[in-house]
Amino acid sequence: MTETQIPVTVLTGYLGAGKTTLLNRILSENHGKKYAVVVNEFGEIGIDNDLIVESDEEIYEMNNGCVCCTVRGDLIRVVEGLMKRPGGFDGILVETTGLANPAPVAQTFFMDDDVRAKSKLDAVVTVADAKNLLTRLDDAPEAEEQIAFADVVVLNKTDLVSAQQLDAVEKRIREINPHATIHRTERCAIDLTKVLDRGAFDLDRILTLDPEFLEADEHDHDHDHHDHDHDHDHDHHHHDHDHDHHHHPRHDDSVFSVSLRGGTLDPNKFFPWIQQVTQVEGPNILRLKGILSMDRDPDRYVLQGVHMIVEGTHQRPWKDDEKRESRLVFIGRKLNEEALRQSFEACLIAA
Ligand SMILES: Nc1nc2c(ncn2[C@@H]2O[C@H](COP(=O)(O)OP(=O)(O)OP(=O)(O)O)[C@@H](O)[C@H]2O)c(=O)[nH]1
Repeated sequence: MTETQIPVTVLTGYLGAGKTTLLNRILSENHGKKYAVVVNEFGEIGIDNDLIVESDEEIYEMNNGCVCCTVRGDLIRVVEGLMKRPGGFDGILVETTGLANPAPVAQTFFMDDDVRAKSKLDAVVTVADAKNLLTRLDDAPEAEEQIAFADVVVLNKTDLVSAQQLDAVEKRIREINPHATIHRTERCAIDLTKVLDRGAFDLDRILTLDPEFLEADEHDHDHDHHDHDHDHDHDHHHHDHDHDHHHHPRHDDSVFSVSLRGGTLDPNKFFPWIQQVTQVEGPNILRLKGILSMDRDPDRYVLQGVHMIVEGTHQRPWKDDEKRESRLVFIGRKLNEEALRQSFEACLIAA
């Protein structure tokens, strides 16, 4: 342990739980610290980056679907790059995709010698959606892993449930994870000292949960298709970060994304359409995000949805040198891509 180890907070939670909301609070609050942010998103069109508040912080995007393999290599490269930056950072925040199992991300900070020497995992913070968590725990293995791995649980969206429902959700979280600190929040309003610099990550507890957490080397599945060490001339032994799928084989393959892209939309067609889609397809739409160009509207319109709940805001004016276009991503199950695409395109104004 050296004094220069940078604390790393892994921010996890299922799709739409409120991770970006919490991240934006961290980046907006005047705490006098400098954080580097690493975001990893699911889906082909990079939207999450555009939803993070503009700030002085540096944001690194890793655009990969599956955390099992690629992301760990990417994460090591990004973190190694950050360590070399003059001036340094007070902390690193890693926001995982809502579909991520946090274990491989957390393992990164133990597996790579360089990363381990210069950083320490401070806490796994899991944001939970009070309205949807119980259903997710039943149908999405990742949701349970995220709760089980948490050092801190931010039980968010308390405004959407009754006091009894909230107690029931908290009880279920406790059953899965008796050790985590639980904070109830609305829009992730929380004193950031309860989330950052906690020194809460407890390796012993994780080893009880997952005895193989530190043993990636033992089981070489030999599919290291991403050789992320090739551009570093390390002469010490290094671990292969890519092969330990066996730790967490449960991965929900039924979830996929549909990305739509087009020009400017006619709001009189688009809003009734999206309302209809979310009402009819709501149970299958785990998450919906869009950055949209609306006809006769100078602002970028941001659309956010979780199941049937959809919110829209005017974000900021389109810049002169910015291409006005609409990007919309659905993440869910059993989505009919072709039908969505055609009906979306029917809402575009004639070019
Ligand atoms: N009603 C209500 N809505 C919330 C609350 N917190 C966040 N939201 C909304 O929930 C939606 C998802 O929030 P995000 O912070 O983007 O969630 P996320 O976990 O980053 O989502 P992904 O990155 O897609 O997994 C947005 O529309 C938020 O405005 C809350 O406490 N109450």
